[in-house]
Amino acid sequence: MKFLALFTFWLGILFLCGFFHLNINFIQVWKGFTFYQGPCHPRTNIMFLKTHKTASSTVMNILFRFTEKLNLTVALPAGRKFHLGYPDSFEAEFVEEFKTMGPSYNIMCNHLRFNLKEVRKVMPVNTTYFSILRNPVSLLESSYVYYKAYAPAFKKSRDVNEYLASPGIYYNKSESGYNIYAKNNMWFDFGYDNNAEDDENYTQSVLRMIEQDFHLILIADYFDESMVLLKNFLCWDLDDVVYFKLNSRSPDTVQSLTPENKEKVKEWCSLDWKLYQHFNKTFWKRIQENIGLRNLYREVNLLRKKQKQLMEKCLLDPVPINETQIKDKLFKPFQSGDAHILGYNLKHDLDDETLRTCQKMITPELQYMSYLYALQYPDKKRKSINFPSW
Ligand SMILES: Nc1ncnc2c1ncn2[C@@H]1O[C@H](COP(=O)(O)OS(=O)(=O)O)[C@@H](OP(=O)(O)O)[C@H]1O
Repeated sequence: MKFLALFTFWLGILFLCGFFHLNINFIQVWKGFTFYQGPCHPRTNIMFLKTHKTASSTVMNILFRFTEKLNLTVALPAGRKFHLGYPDSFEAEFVEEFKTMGPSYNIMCNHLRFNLKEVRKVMPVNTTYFSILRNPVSLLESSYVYYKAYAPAFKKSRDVNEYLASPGIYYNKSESGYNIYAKNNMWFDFGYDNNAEDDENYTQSVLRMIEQDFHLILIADYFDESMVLLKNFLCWDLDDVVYFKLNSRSPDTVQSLTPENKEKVKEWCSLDWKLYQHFNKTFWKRIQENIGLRNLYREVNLLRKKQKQLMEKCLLDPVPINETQIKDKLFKPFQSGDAHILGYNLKHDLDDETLRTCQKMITPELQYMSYLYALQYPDKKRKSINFPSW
């Protein structure tokens, strides 16, 4: 009898939530049982640490679209800058209008080197902090090709396998320039020393600090699973995290690592490897505890279905295409190093509303950031990059 009453109560709650389109937040206590935690409200104060070559531009596009949907304010790079001071440690002054606005921005997601004390001067106290990591093996290969012309260590070697065969020959930690991309780049982005000794006490203390500072760490290798976890955590709708893959490379500019060199990356970037392993574990634990695998894959499938439908609606080609084939220069992604960064063409004759939606999905980082800058600061000089007008 008691069970029947409880069951009816649950059905009632679920019906009301559906009726009023409320987002609900469940926590899985043990298999088959869920406890209701109360309605959740979409989080709108968000700091995303945009790590390098980790699918972070795709996440940024999601955040920019959410910003526009709710008319939020982004902490954008001041003046003509494109990043928040990277690779220097972040300072509040790198943000446009920081002195007049103080800690009242909603979204922060441009590349920066994390410095909590300074970020707190910009973001409100109830900000949600999250970031994303990628397996250091594929990350290093991606960085090698993309930063070939920037990192002195990469410039000196012929290809990624030559570099990894004896990285010590090419990598000089005291050399000025962008060698940060050549060793433990994620560790560096979180604000720590990428050349530090891999000492157990030290690495464990850094992992603990990152756990304290960040509410959520996503994994690029499980991007769709990450988006479902993110939208549940932020109490957003699934539609908010539908995305098109941005900043990807053409297969002819992907280098293939030998099996020995794949193992070598784990040693050479051992700090990043530990970071990745640790947060890969906490990622899956989080999913088990908060969503459950069955619910996760139900939502992942739905997300993929929505993505496919939108791609069919928006895109001229079924896959991302080479920059040279992109007709509208406003949608051409920034090119770097030896990488051919891909993008999209939109279908012709889309109605106005669909066109706007589709344009936002494919707008590369720099163009979208410049557009938001002009929108937020109409009286200031525009950044030196053209952007679509919608
Ligand atoms: N959705 C999704 N899932 C998995 N992987 C994805 C996704 N979106 C982007 N990518 C891959 O992420 C790489 C680009 O990363 P970033 O956008 O962080 O690069 S950047 O630092 O901003 O230049 C780049 O990796 P590589 O192609 O190996 O270079 C992208 O292909």
